[in-house]
Amino acid sequence: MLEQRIQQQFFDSADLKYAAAELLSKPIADAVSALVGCITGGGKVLSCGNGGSAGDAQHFAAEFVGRFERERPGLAAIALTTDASILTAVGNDYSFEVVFAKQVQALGAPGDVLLAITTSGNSANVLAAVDAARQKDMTVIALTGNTGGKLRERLVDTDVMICVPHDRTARIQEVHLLVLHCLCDAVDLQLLGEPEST
Ligand SMILES: O=C(CO)[C@@H](O)[C@H](O)[C@H](O)[C@H](O)COP(=O)(O)O
Ligand SMILES: [Zn+2]
Repeated sequence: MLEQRIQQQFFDSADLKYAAAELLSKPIADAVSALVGCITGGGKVLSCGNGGSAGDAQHFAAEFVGRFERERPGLAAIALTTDASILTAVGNDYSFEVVFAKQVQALGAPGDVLLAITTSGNSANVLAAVDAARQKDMTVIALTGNTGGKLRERLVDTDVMICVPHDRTARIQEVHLLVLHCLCDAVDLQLLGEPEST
């Protein structure tokens, strides 16, 4: 019984990945163009999200700054979820709603990218970060689920929405991780060319 339930989670996750492959390949390719344009123009990526998505934001920044699968110079990315002093000071002195927005305001510059990760599309601090990115003339890449929530209404034509068509946070997050790896793989391909042996 329990094993059946576990197997069902694998099947559901795999089904969603199949469904998302066709739907998301175009927006993911658009996001790659935005990232490559940002990096080659001397910009940086700021990433944010809550809970599991905070982990995703850090995972992405680690693979940009460190490496993904191929050797290359580090690429500029900062996860806005990691500095406990900033998060507690801003959360305590202002509100939790602006913990990411304050950092975008301080660190963001025109041409930078905000990678905003929220499965509901409704987290207030992520929405505020998007508003702050807009003020800074940054491009937003939004990773969401469900319908894209309130975040969808905040995006403009030059932004990219990657919306996983599911209503369960865990399943959406599982696809988000795959999307992040697709982004890293494709950015490396654009910057370095085809690998010598594949
Ligand atoms: O990882 C999980 C659930 O799988 C949770 O930690 C989850 O990320 C948190 O509840 C977040 O606060 C959800 O925020 P969001 O994705 O709706 O923006
Ligand atoms: Zn989780």
